[in-house]
Amino acid sequence: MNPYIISKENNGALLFTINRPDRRNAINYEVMSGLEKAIDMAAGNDVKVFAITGAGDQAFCSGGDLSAFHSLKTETQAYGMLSRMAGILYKLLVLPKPTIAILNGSAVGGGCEIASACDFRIGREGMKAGFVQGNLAITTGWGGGSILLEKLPQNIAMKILLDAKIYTAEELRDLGFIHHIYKNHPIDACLSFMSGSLEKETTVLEAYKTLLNKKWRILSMRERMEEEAARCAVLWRMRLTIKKWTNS
Ligand SMILES: CC[C@H](C(=O)O)C(=O)SCCNC(=O)CCNC(=O)[C@H](O)C(C)(C)COP(=O)(O)OP(=O)(O)OC[C@H]1O[C@@H](n2cnc3c(N)ncnc32)[C@H](O)[C@@H]1OP(=O)(O)O
Repeated sequence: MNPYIISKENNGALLFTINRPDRRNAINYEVMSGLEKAIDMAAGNDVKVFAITGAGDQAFCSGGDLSAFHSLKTETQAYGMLSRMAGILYKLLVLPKPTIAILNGSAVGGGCEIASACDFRIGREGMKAGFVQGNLAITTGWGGGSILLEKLPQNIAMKILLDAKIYTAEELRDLGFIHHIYKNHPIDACLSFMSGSLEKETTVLEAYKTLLNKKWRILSMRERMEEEAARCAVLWRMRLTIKKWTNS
């Protein structure tokens, strides 16, 4: 089974589907490569909207593949993975096209970080999501914490990160993390939510995203996301030490 699917929807939408439903669409290095490829394709003139979703109806994305990344023992090894994904999420953040995460199911940990890097987030009725990293004695490590602190009011973003809770779709909408709750087919819901963008000239879409990207540059988002990855790598290593001592 291909770990990801890249497909062109009608009238200019490009869809990236994480296709590992048996792993709750966890991110491994193959999925990272696919996402890099899809983001490059989305920059093309024939694409107006870039959407990300997960296969199946259980999960959008369960974050990093813990079985694949379990072998990362040193700070340097962890940083290599974390900084690669932080770089991908920065490219997603500054893609000069409107982007949307279709939360077709649960989104936890890095899954929430991927969703945060998109301009918009819509969630299926009944889905849940949470930045659970704090429960694992680490922080966000793909830049999603830095992004959340800019996209939501600072106190709300900090509460979400510090509590590391799982929220319902309604709670996520009230917090401002998701912008719409849908009932029907995810692609129909996405095309309906993004219909305004899909009707515009690509030049208009690129121009508005360029305005937003100026803000990200002024806020030094690339450097902040990199520092987040480096800090998470330190905690990743410390966590392994704690686990060794506590045999937890
Ligand atoms: C790498 C760092 C990164 C970062 O933020 O920087 C992170 O993402 S850290 C956070 C990593 N993710 C997690 O801790 C989430 C772990 N998974 C879950 O909490 C649940 O699986 C959930 C809520 C996503 C879905 O729960 P559900 O009950 O629907 O499914 P199961 O738990 O029974 O899982 C089914 C099946 O999938 C495997 N699985 C789930 N998540 C992962 C994962 N992240 N990596 C690898 N494999 C995952 C799980 O082991 C089950 O496999 P099975 O062989 O059927 O037992």
